[in-house]
Parts: sequence; structure tokens; C-alpha cells
Amino acid sequence: MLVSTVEQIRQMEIRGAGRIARAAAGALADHATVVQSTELNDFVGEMEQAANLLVATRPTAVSLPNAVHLVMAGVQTARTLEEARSGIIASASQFITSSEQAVQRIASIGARHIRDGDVVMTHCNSEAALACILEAHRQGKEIEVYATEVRPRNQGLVTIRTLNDAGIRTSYIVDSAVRSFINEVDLVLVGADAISVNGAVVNKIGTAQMALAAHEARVNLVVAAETYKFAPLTILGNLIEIEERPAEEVLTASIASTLPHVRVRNPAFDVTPADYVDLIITEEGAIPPEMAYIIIRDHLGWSIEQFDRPAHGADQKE
Ligand SMILES: O=P(O)(O)OC[C@H]1O[C@H](OP(=O)(O)O)[C@H](O)[C@@H]1O
Repeated sequence: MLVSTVEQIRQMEIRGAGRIARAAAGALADHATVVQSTELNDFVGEMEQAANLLVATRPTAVSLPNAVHLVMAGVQTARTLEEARSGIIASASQFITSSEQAVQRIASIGARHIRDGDVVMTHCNSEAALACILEAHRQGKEIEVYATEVRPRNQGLVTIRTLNDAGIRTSYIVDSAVRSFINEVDLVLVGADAISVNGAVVNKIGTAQMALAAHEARVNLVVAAETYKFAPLTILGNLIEIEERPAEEVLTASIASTLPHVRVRNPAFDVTPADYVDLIITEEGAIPPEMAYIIIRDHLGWSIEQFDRPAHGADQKE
């Protein structure tokens, strides 16, 4: 299970920041039950190796290290192997349940920000953002969605399938058509893979240009994100790593081999500065991006005081 989960996350068969986090928690719980060690130290070592393997699969979605951190939290202080094992299993199950509840809570808070008659534009396939749209629809609001294609992995297909199944009128557009349609839109609603202490939002590549278009057209941009999408280490000025994926996702190897002077760049995410974000819907409530530090301090338990060196340049640069 550990090896297959690692591979599925790497290959994006399991994808979406929340789903990745829950899959990692589940894989750790499963690994804790199968590890053969008879000594506490060996067990802890094996589990830490598994944790590192999971965290290394995809570098951007901070939900992954946050989930692993929460699941592994008690392991260092466990007095016996059994205590360490049961602690991991319990924390993993607690994380999975609270993550699912967080999405439901975000749906009900987010739906309040979608009005009857609204046209909503979304990008990529975010469970949290879609939950808000589905909940607004369930409440009987007449809404319409513009969903992008999301090159190169086409996650937009998953989004339009979900919207179609719910009976929501949807326009499917190529990524480059965002600005052409932004004036027909009342609200942009997207998810997040990571949110920095200064409120910058890291999400699927193309989000930042959608945000720019929304800003220019004076359309509000709302982000739906669980509190474990906030990145504690950005307090120290650490930047969130933007994953660059294989060239073959963009250009087939057979075409690429005929173009020796062409290099493909394939970043999976981009950074939307806080200035372009109107609201972040978390399970704890809707907050302005400027309140990101409060979430990191009060809900993830990391505060600036715990570090012995001062924070420096905490801006997430683009
Ligand atoms: O957690 P939820 O809201 O489902 O998704 C959050 C974000 O995770 C996805 O990343 P990818 O498709 O795994 O690269 C998208 O960028 C999406 O907006």
C-alpha cells in the first residue's frame, strides 16, 4: 500500500491537495500495521522513512507534509512500539475524518458567497471549490459555471463531469479564453495547493492569470482551502517550491526529438499574490488573505515565537 500510494501520487492517479493528504495519512496508518520491527526505535525509523517517501512525491501541495506531520506527531514521545503504532493509526483516522468534515464545512460557508443567478468561473479540479458550487446548487440557487480545460493534464474534464452529473449548466473553455469570458462572470472560485503566511495562493498553473483577469474586470476571486493548506514554514521566509513536471506531459517525445533547440517548461503551479485574492474560505470561517498567519498559528500550532531566528522576506516571490 505504501509503495503503490507513493506511485499513484507521483503519477497523479491520486491528485488534488486534499485527496493527496488523506491518501498519505491512510498509507502511513496501513504501513504502521504491516511494519515488522520488534524494537520501538526500528519502528520509528521505518515510519520516518515512509513519511519522507510520501512527502517527496510532490513538492508543492503543503497539505501533504502537514498531514504527515500531524499523523507522525506523537511517534517521538511514544514509550512502546504498540503505543507508537496505535498513535499513528488513530491520528491518521482522525486526520481523514476531520479533512472530510472540513470540506463539508467549507461547502456550507462557501455556498453563502454564491448568489442566486451567479456565473462562477473555476480552474482545475478542486474538491473544496466544487463542494461550494455543488452546495449552492443543492440549496436551489440557479448558477452557471465556466470551467477551464487545464492543460496539460486536463483536470477540467473531471470538473465538467461532476458539474454535468449535478445538472449544473457549464461552459467548458480553453485556458487561454479566460480573459475573453471574464466579463460574463460574477465570481472566480478556485482551490489551493498551498497558502503562504502573507496570503499568496499557490494553485494550478493558470490561476494567477485568471486572477489578473478577474482583478482587471473587478470580479471577486475566492479561494476554498482547508486550514492544512496553509504553509507554516513560510513564516521563516521559506518559499513554496513550484513543481516542474515532465516535458512529455506537454509535448510527445517523438515531436520533441525533432526539435533539438526547443525546451519545454512545465510548471504545475503558479503564485497568485494576496492583492488579487478577496477571500479565503476555510473550515474555520471566511478570512481575508492577510489573516493567513492567524490560521498557521492558531490551527496548525506554528508560531513565530518558536523560531530562534527572525523571519525574513516572508513574501512568496513569483
Ligand atoms: O484539495 P482540492 O481542493 O481538491 O484541490 C486543490 C488543488 O489541487 C490540485 O492540484 P493537482 O491537480 O493535484 O496538481 C489543483 O491545483 C487544485 O486546485
